[in-house]
Amino acid sequence: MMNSSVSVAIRIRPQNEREVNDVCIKAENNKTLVYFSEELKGESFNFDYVADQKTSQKDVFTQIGIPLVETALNGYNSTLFAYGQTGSGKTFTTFGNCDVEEEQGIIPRSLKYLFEKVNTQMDTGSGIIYSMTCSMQEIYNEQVIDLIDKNKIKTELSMVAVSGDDDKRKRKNDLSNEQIVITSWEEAWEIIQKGFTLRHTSATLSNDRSSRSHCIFTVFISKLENGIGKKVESTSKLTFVDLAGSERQSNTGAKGKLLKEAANINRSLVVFGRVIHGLVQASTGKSDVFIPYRDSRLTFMLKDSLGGNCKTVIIGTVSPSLSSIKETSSTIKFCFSSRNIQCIIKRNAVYTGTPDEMKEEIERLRLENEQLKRGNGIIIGADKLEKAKSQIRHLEYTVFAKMDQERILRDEKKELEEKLKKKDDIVARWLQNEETFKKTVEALQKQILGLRKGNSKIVSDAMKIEIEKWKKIAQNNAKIETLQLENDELKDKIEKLQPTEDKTEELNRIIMEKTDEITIISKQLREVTETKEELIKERDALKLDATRYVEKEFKQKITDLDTEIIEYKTALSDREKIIEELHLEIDNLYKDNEQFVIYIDELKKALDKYSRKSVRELKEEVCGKEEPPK
Ligand SMILES: Nc1ncnc2c1ncn2[C@@H]1O[C@H](COP(=O)(O)OP(=O)(O)OP(=O)(O)O)[C@@H](O)[C@H]1O
Repeated sequence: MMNSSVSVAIRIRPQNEREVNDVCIKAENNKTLVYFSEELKGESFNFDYVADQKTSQKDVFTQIGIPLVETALNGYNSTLFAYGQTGSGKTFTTFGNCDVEEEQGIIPRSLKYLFEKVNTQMDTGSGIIYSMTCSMQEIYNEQVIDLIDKNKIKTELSMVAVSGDDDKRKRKNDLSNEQIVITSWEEAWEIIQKGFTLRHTSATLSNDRSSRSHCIFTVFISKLENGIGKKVESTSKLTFVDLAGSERQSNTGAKGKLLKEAANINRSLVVFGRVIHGLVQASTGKSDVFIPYRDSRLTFMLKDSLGGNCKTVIIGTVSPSLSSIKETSSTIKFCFSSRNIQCIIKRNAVYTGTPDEMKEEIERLRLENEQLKRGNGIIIGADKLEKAKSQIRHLEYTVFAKMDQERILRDEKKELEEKLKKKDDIVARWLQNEETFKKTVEALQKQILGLRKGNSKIVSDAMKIEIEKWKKIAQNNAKIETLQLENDELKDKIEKLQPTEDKTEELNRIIMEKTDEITIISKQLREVTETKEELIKERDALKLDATRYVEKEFKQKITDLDTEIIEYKTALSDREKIIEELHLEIDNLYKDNEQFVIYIDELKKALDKYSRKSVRELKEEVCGKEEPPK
């Protein structure tokens, strides 16, 4: 058994595109964060661990996940809570992005680590055997929904009265949900992914995929250590809680279903806050502190993880932006105060062996103890000393556990006593009512008897008493008088409105007149309807004529157009013929032209020839050779 305070970490997420670049907090180192906004400038807070915008998922796991898994493997219960405003990174930190390895969150990494350790221990032949199961649930609108078996909706958790055995109740709560055996981290991860798709989420103004429920994933670890002559069986739980985010309606724009979800989320977070506050008070030594575990499903289910037998870690996720300073500082304050919670945690182990072996072991321990007390300084091996120490711790454990149990039982007894007192009050009131009722029944029976016997005296006496009683009340009560006056006035008015005989006749006459009028109007209406029908018929006939006429015209036009087209075609072919003839003529002209050119050339040549001849030759040519004179 050991004292353990709640470990608290803060993770500052990077800014998103919706936020302007005005930051209000920063991590000074990996244990301190500091404000540098106007109002809170310089204020700083220390935590067990502070991760900033640049811290990787792996580093967060190393700081938070590994110690949690180690604690669970050593037989102690351990729980991680992710707490913070909506959109601040709780789901990213716990589950992360399944598809990208670097973005996987604490849960998948812890499962990998857990199975690696377990397999190594079992493979080395140490005689240690592990078996593991897991469960996954969500609390949505105060309903517990099993994410492993969607059809199971648990509106009522087994809030059974406890008969002194706290462990029995714990087991009952655990077993009331589906647990699946897991033999590898891949199997566990598949279950998570399936459960994750069933979880209630919605898009809001501040987060595209906002969780609308608290999600609880638990690994139940059973460990059997087979030593010589004795066995140690231990069981522990490793729980991860991704809380739904607190939100302000003005920021998320929630309406309708979203608003109802937000109201339930905020309500259960308020109870969560009150439980933490109560635990802080109790840890500072204040007695008689009431812890309201039963005020919400979340705190009731996780009672063990909050101030019970559990190593608890809270990681508060925050946005660094100035626009979220209110939510961020509320998360920081909440987390800071949670650091004061003290829990007593014990190893859930049972030692078994034959009675003789156990007796022997106790005797040996007793002797060792005595010698140590006497300071005999006997030399024993370091391993034996360690063993003895752990046995002593175990004994101390049992005592504290008993005290713890006693405290819980005392609380429960007190609660039951209060309930009993309330029930007593109700019974007393009923008894009183019963008395009055009996008296009334008796009086009525007397009246009935009186009536049966014709003894009106008893009845009238009873009536007189009743009238007197009311008179007294009326005298003492001015309001009743006013009401009586109003009543009388109303009665007058109603009387005045009663139809006299004359009025009845007048009314009958008016009714007759109106009936006649109605008959005339009905007739007119019928006529109008008939005329309307005729007109509709005429209109339809005209429409038909018009259609036919248009059709005929249309057909004629088409025929005319066809004729025109034929004429055009004929004219076109005529033209084509003419064009062809013209082409022929042109060709002939070209040919003539060519002939003409040749002829001109010849003429030219002849001309040249002629121009070179002498006049005499020309004369001879033209006139013939002159005969010499005889
Ligand atoms: N440390 C981080 N690094 C990178 N991205 C982050 C980090 N923290 C959160 N985010 C991103 O911010 C967005 C909101 O984160 P997440 O859904 O985890 O918020 P939440 O606190 O679970 O919100 P809600 O309460 O509405 O479910 C997501 O897109 C997530 O990927």
